[in-house]
Amino acid sequence: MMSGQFITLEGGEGVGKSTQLRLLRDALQSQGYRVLATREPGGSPGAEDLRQLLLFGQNPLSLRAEILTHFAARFDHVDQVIRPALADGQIVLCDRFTDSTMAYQGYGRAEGDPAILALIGELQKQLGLMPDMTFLLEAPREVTRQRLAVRGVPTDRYEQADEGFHARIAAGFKQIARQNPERLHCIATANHSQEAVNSLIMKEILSRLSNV
Ligand SMILES: Nc1ncnc2c1ncn2[C@@H]1O[C@H](COP(=O)(O)OP(=O)(O)O)[C@@H](O)[C@H]1O
Ligand SMILES: Cc1cn([C@H]2C[C@H](O)[C@@H](COP(=O)(O)OP(=O)(O)O)O2)c(=O)[nH]c1=O
Repeated sequence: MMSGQFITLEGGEGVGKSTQLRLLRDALQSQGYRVLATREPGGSPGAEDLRQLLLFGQNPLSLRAEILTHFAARFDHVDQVIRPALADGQIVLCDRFTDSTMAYQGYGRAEGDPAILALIGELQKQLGLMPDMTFLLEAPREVTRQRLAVRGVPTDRYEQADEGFHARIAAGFKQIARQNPERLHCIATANHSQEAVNSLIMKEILSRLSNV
């Protein structure tokens, strides 16, 4: 059976992941590809319930409980939605995946604690599915803060975190990119127009699709 391609978008809040996901879905569909666009935390009914808890729950979870809950949502999403779509030969585009847990929980909340990075690595190993390609969108924090101010969706737990947390996340993503140069493609110009960012990413995706 032909298997599809699993492509993820990563980066801090407001870099344009959801916008690019929509543009990529439309561009790939118009070229005849079958595409599933999804997101984390969430993407399956059960995982969307867990998203509510993670982003808007009244009571903060301990760090390890938070990591396990992100992975509980991810296992459900992978088992019920992502794997079946890949087995069916579809291109799966996902807004965030395990790199976000590494960046937010591993580098942001745990400040790179090796035991916590190892826990996330072990859970990812058990999950047994890595993206084929990941695009890391990067833009200056000033730009993304400005965008979030006008986006007008409710502010979640992570967006309310202090600037030190967001700086550790940005550095964490850079570290992940250095460690995974084959899989991660850095888009350092995510502050450029939506169309410019989209055509950069499309070029990379089409070049990979022509090689598989
Ligand atoms: N390249 C861009 N230039 C200007 N504004 C953008 C660009 N990409 C996205 N936006 C706007 O910035 C806000 C955040 O974008 P969004 O795609 O929701 O980011 P994310 O999913 O990474 O949080 C939205 O209001 C969106 O319309
Ligand atoms: C997938 C994932 C997301 N998150 C956080 C990052 C975001 O602040 C939040 C919600 O993600 P998302 O809906 O992508 O927010 P945004 O559009 O603002 O980027 O969840 C984690 O902390 N760990 C994870 O494993």
